[in-house]
Amino acid sequence: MSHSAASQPAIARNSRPLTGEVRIPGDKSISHRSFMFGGLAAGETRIIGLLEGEDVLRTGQAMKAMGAHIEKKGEEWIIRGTGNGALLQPQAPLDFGNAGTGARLTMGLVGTYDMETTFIGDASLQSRPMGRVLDPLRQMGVQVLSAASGDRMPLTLRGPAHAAPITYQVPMASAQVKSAVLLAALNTPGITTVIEPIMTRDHTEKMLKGFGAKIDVETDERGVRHIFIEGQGKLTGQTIHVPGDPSSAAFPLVAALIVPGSDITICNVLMNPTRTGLILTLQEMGADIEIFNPRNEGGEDVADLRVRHSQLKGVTVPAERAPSMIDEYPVLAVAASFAEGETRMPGLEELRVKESDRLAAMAAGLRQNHVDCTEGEASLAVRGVPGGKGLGGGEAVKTHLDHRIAMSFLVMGLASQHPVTIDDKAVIATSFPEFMDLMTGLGAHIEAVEAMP
Ligand SMILES: O=C(O)C1=C[C@@H](OP(=O)(O)O)[C@@H](O)[C@H](O)C1
Ligand SMILES: C=C(OP(=O)(O)O)C(=O)O
Repeated sequence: MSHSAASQPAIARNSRPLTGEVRIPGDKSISHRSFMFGGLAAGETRIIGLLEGEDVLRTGQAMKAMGAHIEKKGEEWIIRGTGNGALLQPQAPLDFGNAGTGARLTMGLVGTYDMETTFIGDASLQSRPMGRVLDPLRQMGVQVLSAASGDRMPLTLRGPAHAAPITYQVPMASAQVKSAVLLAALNTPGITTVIEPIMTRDHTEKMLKGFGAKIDVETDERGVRHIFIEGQGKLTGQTIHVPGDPSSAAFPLVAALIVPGSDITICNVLMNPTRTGLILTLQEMGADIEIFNPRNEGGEDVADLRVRHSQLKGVTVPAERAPSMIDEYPVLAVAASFAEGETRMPGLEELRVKESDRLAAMAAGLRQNHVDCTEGEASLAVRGVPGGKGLGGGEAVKTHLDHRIAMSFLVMGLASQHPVTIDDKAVIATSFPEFMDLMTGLGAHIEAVEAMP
């Protein structure tokens, strides 16, 4: 769906204690990869618990356009893939909507094919840098036939007859860039090496191994990861149980911490250590989060969380923790707005190139709602108001086609003295279509409001 249609404002009001138990929808990163790897592998892949958010469904459509059979039967998604190396040239541009992950990983996946592929997306996606993926692809022999200025979408790729394996050190902490090179390597003869100085989410490595790819990871004495992948091997369909998305769990989690009297349970949360930075940070801030029922499901650690309202205090979040909580900073800034003292968040340069410039969007929305904060080049500092007295009541927050900005400010309104309004809730469906129902089910006072003039 495009978000150019009339915007759908929403308002969140000071709420009674949040209570109850919720199950979090599937992880977005793992869901994208399930469609991609299932669509590529030979034989049948079954996916249980897929996130049916707009971003992920776009990836499914792209894989269909390149020859994969994908259908939903009951609660399961069943895929019959093309076999590695056998994707077909799509007949029309691939439209990735709002999804950076879908677009960037698919550029890697198809870039090394001897065919033309065009990538389009919404205004947010078109503003995001793609050079970070195109640069290594060019080294492998991929031509960028056309691109908007600054290597942006819309863009068209043409792969070489035979791609060249490379050794590539990822220049920024980005799982999308790492993954794009690994996926390009699948259709490249020989061994491609990706060097990752700062570890990011490792779903691509883990899942590709599960599908039968020849992939090895060595971590050197400095903690630098060297990932070796041999191309043109066989991938075989798998059964995948998608765990709940910790980046979505973050919203009810922070809501329960800031709304007095709350006591909720969040079930089925992925606990992969490359994704749990927010939980650790909130615990350091004094959050009462009990992690129970730990288990391993389909190769990933999963647990349930009991969360109770807590008086938070400000902390400094180590910059090196950023990759393990990169999408959670907006909602952490909301938690910090209710903490005693200052919360300092350095190392946030990547936030400037997400669905929106999240540093600028958060700082603007916080100020509008009377939170004292400082936006640095790559940092944010928030000085909180325990109890939320005087917070909220500003003009509608501009969400800039960014689902996480939208959900973060709705969470803020649940505990601030005055209501918080956002200009458009439609974008939430990109990652968490169940958000409004799930939150109101816990007792959150959130509702749509008449379209603004
Ligand atoms: O690989 C992934 O699934 C993702 C990687 C991260 O992006 P970057 O690689 O740009 O940090 C994250 O922000 C995004 O939501 C999902
Ligand atoms: C950054 C995000 O996603 P993407 O890059 O896939 O658009 C996100 O979901 O917060």
